[in-house]
Amino acid sequence: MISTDRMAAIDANAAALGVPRKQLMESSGNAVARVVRSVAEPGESVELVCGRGNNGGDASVAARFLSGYDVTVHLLGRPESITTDIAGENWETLVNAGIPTESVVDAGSLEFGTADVVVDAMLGTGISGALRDPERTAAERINDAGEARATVVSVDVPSGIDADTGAPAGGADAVAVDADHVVTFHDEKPGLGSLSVELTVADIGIPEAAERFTGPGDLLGIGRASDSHKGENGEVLVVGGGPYTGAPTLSARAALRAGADLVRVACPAAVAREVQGFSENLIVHGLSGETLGPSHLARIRELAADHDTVVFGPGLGDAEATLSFVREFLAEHEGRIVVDADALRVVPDMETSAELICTPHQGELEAMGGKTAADPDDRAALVGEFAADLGHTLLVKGAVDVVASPDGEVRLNRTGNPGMTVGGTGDVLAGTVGALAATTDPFEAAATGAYANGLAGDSAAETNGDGLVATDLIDRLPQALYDE
Ligand SMILES: NC(=O)C1=CN([C@@H]2O[C@H](COP(=O)(O)OP(=O)(O)OC[C@H]3O[C@@H](n4cnc5c(N)ncnc54)[C@H](O)[C@@H]3O)[C@@H](O)[C@H]2O)[C@@H](O)CC1
Ligand SMILES: [K+]
Repeated sequence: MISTDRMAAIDANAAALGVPRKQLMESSGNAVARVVRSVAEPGESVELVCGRGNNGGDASVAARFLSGYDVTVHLLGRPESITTDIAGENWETLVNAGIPTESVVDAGSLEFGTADVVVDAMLGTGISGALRDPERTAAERINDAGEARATVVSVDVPSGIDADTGAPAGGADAVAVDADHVVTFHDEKPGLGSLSVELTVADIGIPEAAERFTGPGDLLGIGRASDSHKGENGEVLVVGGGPYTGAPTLSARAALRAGADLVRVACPAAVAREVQGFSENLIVHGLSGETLGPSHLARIRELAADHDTVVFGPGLGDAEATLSFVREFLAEHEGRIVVDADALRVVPDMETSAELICTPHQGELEAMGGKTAADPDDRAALVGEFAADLGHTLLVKGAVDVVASPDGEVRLNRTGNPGMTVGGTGDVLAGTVGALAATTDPFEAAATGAYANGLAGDSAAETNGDGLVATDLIDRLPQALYDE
C-alpha cells in the first residue's frame, strides 16, 4: 500500500536511479493494454479517453499496444493544452502513426454507445477538487456506456476518485467514473480497496531501491508555503551545553539553515554568552549554573511547551544529575523530541508519550541495547525491530544510515562520505532533523534530514575533501534541502 505523495517521491527517486518517467509511462501503458486484451477480443472496439496530464499519457501509450483492435483515442482538449512534455510526445506519436485520434472540444458530443471497452484515463493522482468540465461530462458519458454494454477500465484510479481515500474528490456528491476494472501502478493505493472493482497492480519497473533508499523524491514533501507567517515553519528549542558549547550551537545553527523560523537554545548560564557569540541569529536562554540538572526542569518544560520540536542532548554531558533531569523531562513532555548524544542512554528504560526521534551512532545504539550487523540489510532489519520495541523513530548513523519508524518502516540513506566522521556533524544532523520534524512526520523528517545532511557533506567534501568541518555542512544545507 502506498500513498500518492509517497508514490510521487518514489517516482522521482526512480528517475534519479536512471529510470525516467517516460519509461515508466511506457510500462504503464503496456500494462493497461494487457488488461484491455484480457477483457476484449481482437477486432472489438476500444475507446480511450485521455485527460491532459500523465494519466492521459498512459492511455496514449496503451493505444500503441492494441494493434488488432478497433481503437479510437479521444483527447479532452487541444493537444497544445497537454500539461506534461511526455504526455504531449506520446500524443504526437499517435497522430504521426495514424492511429485514430480526436481532440474533443465539447464533451457533450462524446458517444460510446457501441463500445466494447472504454478506457478512462482522464485523471489519476493529479486530481484536485471535484471533476470539472470537460472531464465531468465525459465521466457521465463513460458511465452511460458502462451501464449499456462497455467494460470500463480505469487507468491508475477511477477519474474523480481520490486514490488516498477512495471517496470522490471534492465531496460525496461529486461525479466520478464507475469502473469495472482498475489498473494501478507499482503498488496498491489506500483508497482503491474500498471500491467494488477488479484491481490489477502492475509492476512498471520501478526498482526496489527507489523505495528502499532516500533520494531527491524524499525532499518533495518539505518547503514552506508562499503565504506562511513567522513561526509557521517551525520553532525549535535546543537543550544542551555545559561541558561543551560547540555542540548545541551547531544543532541550533543547522536548524535555522534547515528552514526553522525561530531557534532558541537553553543552556547553562556559564556558557550562554559563548553560545550567543557563535551566532547572532539565535535566541539564547541561560539557566543558572555550569551544567543542566533537575533544578532547571520547570523552566525547560515551560520553554519546551512553546516549541514544535525540542533537540535534546548536544553537549549536555553525562553527569548523574544531568541524566536524571533528562529522564524526568523525557517522561513528562508530550511533543516531538530529537534525542542525541548523552541523552540517548536514558531512552530504553522509560515510558513517555512524547514522540522521540533518536539519533545514535552504532556505539550509542549498542549502549541503548540495540544490535548491529555488518550487512546493511541485516542491520536494517535489526534497527527496524529495535525501533518497534522502543516505540520511537530511530536514525542510526553510519556509512549507510538506517532510519526506522516505530511501526516497522525502514529506509536507508547512502549520501555522505568518510570526511563526515569529523566532530560536530552529528549535532548538525540532529538540528536538521529537529527543524524538519516541526512540520513533517518524525520518520520522514529523519529520512529527509539524513539525506540532506549527507548531500551537504558530499558538497563540502568536493571543496574541502577530508578536511571538511561541521560548519561547512551548515552552510550547504539550504542548497541540499531546497534547491530543485
Ligand atoms: N510513478 C508515477 O507516479 C507514475 C504515474 N503515471 C501516471 O501519471 C498520473 C499522474 O499524472 P499527473 O500528475 O500529470 O496528473 P493527472 O494526469 O492525474 O492530472 C493532471 C491534469 O488534471 C487537471 N485537473 C486536476 N484536477 C482536475 C479536476 N478536478 N477536474 C478537471 N481537471 C483537473 C490538471 O489541470 C492537469 O491537467 C498517474 O495517475 C498515473 O496514471 C504513469 O505514467 C507512470 C508512473
Ligand atoms: K483515471
